[in-house]
Amino acid sequence: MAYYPIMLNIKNKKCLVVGGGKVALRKILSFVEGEALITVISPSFDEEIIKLAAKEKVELIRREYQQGDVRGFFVAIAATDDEKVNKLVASDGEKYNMLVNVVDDKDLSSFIVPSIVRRGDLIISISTSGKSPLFSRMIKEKLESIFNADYEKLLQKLYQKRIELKDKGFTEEEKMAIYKEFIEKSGLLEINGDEC
Ligand SMILES: C[C@@]1(CC(=O)O)C2=NC(=C\c3[nH]c(c(CCC(=O)O)c3CC(=O)O)Cc3[nH]c(c(CC(=O)O)c3CCC(=O)O)/C=C3\N/C(=C\2)[C@@H](CCC(=O)O)[C@]3(C)CC(=O)O)/[C@H]1CCC(=O)O
Ligand SMILES: NC(=O)c1ccc[n+]([C@@H]2O[C@H](COP(=O)([O-])OP(=O)(O)OC[C@H]3O[C@@H](n4cnc5c(N)ncnc54)[C@H](O)[C@@H]3O)[C@@H](O)[C@H]2O)c1
Repeated sequence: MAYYPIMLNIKNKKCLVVGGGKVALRKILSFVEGEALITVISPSFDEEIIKLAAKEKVELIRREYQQGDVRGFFVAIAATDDEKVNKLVASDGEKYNMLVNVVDDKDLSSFIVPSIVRRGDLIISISTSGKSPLFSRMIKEKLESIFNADYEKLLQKLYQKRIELKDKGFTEEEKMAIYKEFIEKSGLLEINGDEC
């Protein structure tokens, strides 16, 4: 089975995280970046989560997960340290046809989360299809040292160019040549003198 990679728009969508520990925090932070409406259900919360909830759209419900809690959410992440609870969230998700990520079981997950290098609107996403999250993180760290803020700036310029050239009567080929020249001139895709 090969995963189908997508970019989800979760802005103002109800997203649930079950569990209030370290892994939950990481997943909540990525929901915050996506400007989701976040609910977290857990009998206890790490200090960082409590701080985050005070300034972001994060609702904390201090109790154990109950069967059916996933109803009404767009996506849910089961991030508890209790395998049975994570399994219950997964089976609830299946029942209600939802997207569910289970942090300790990729086979019960309808999606898994990649490692990300984010430079503004430029997102480089790395996944090992669940085989080695550590390897994902280490590849991310290597890419972070290559893809600096200049790439974000170039992307903004390319976007401006696309808007500028829209409906100006250029053919697709002409527009592609202009964009390519722009990118080549920046030198940002040259590695050891060769263009990649
Ligand atoms: C990318 C990242 C995104 C994120 O979590 O936001 C992410 N894991 C990260 C880090 C990380 N996770 C783990 C370690 C310890 C070293 C190691 O085990 O390798 C490290 C390294 C670290 O902490 O630095 C342990 C671990 N992870 C999973 C299991 C369960 C299992 O494999 O069954 C266990 C064992 C738990 C245990 O033993 O108890 C499962 C998953 N972790 C995934 C994502 C999905 C597959 C991603 C892919 O395809 O590569 C998947 C399948 C589900 C999911 O979570 O979506 C994030 C990088 C953040 C960054 O970029 O810095
Ligand atoms: N996917 C990943 O990237 C990754 C990385 C490391 C660990 N893990 C897995 O994630 C699990 C969680 O790790 P952690 O470091 O966040 O653990 P943690 O101990 O910091 O947090 C566990 C949380 O689950 C909550 N919880 C327990 N029972 C609950 C219930 N019935 N309902 C709701 N919440 C409940 C606890 O209150 C606590 O907040 C680990 O068991 C491990 O298997 C996954």
